[in-house]
Amino acid sequence: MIESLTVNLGARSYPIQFGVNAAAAVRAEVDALITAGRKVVVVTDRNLANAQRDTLETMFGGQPMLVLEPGEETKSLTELGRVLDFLAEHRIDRGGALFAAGGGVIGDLAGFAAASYLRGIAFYQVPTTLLSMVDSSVGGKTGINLKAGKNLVGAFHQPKGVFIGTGLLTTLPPREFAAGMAEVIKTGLLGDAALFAQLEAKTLTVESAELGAVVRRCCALKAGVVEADEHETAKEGGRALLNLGHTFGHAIEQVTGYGHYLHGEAVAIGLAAAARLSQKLGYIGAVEVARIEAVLTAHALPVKLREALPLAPLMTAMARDKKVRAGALRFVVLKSLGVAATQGDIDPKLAEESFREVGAT
Ligand SMILES: NC(=O)c1ccc[n+]([C@@H]2O[C@H](COP(=O)([O-])OP(=O)(O)OC[C@H]3O[C@@H](n4cnc5c(N)ncnc54)[C@H](O)[C@@H]3O)[C@@H](O)[C@H]2O)c1
Ligand SMILES: O=C(O)C(=O)C[C@@H](O)[C@H](O)[C@H](O)COP(=O)(O)O
Ligand SMILES: [Zn+2]
Repeated sequence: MIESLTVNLGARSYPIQFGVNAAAAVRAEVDALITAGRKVVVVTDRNLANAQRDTLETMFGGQPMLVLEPGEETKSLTELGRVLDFLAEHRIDRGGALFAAGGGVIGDLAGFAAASYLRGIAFYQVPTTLLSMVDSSVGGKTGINLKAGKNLVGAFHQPKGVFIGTGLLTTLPPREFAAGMAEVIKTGLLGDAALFAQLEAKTLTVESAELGAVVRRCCALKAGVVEADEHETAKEGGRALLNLGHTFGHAIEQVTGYGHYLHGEAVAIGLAAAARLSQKLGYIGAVEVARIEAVLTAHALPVKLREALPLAPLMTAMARDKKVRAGALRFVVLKSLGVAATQGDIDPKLAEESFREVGAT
């Protein structure tokens, strides 16, 4: 690994290590744990197990590995039970360590299992999708979906370390790379105007020489936000800003059934809706909305629903958002490109109109 960044959270601080190839660094950590008498287990999914068989062998060869079905539906109570049973079956004690090797689905699910098994064991993130490298592996939000809503059950449980090897992205399907770009664009919009401008000037691809630097930049911004408001308790702003586009996006995922839209695709449409809401509130103009949609489109992301969806269930889903306070919706809005804020006193009609403009009926 060539570079490292620390997420500073006192006793819960941890390093994020970056490189093109993370395998040797992961192996060294696994070996160190085993030498110290600690058990190591791995959770991954079938697509990664097939696409990166040799790399997984280098990282974890000899350690028990649970291979789950890929996809958003795996972030469920049933699969959580499977991971917990796997930990018990291998007699993992409080000294044990769980490695989550995969995308955000595996990281969120395995992280939550680690948070709850024996009331908390150590876990490590080995993100293998763009989305998980720039967002989900950092910050300690873990959890699963319920039919009623996205990520409704979970825990804050920080990893002990994050290993990012961008070389793994060569086997990632293009649709999944695009989904990760939604969180990259989100990061630029909420707090890094220069990153947004860079993406506007030149579309980022898996071949881009800048890819590694962009991943590090997203992690650095997220680390700073998490350090300031780890548990999302700030009255305004704070960690909730990382939810830009998610109030709309999570509703789309829940109403259409998990997996119909990838998380990043739903977030992309959510960013377009949040931009329109911000325009209605008078913060940004039509030119800025068009610029946001152009960057999303250039990165192969949708800015409108693929099929019309009724507004009523979408609004019901938004009412379950975790940012709701005293029954009132709270949104993340854009004050300008690169500056976001939370706002609660928004007429729901404006949110409805914004949803209609991206395809709700
Ligand atoms: N905890 C957080 O802070 C946070 C942040 C953002 C998103 N999320 C969550 O992350 C999830 C989405 O994560 P995701 O986009 O990584 O999806 P994912 O985990 O479903 O992975 C996407 C697909 O890529 C495959 N894959 C993974 N790595 C691969 C590789 N290197 N080569 C080939 N195929 C590979 C997987 O098998 C899967 O089919 C959502 O559930 C979302 O809610 C959480
Ligand atoms: O880390 C955070 O905080 C985020 O909001 C990052 C989001 O990209 C991510 O999708 C997160 O899981 C959403 O959190 P939730 O609290 O709205 O479920
Ligand atoms: Zn997200």
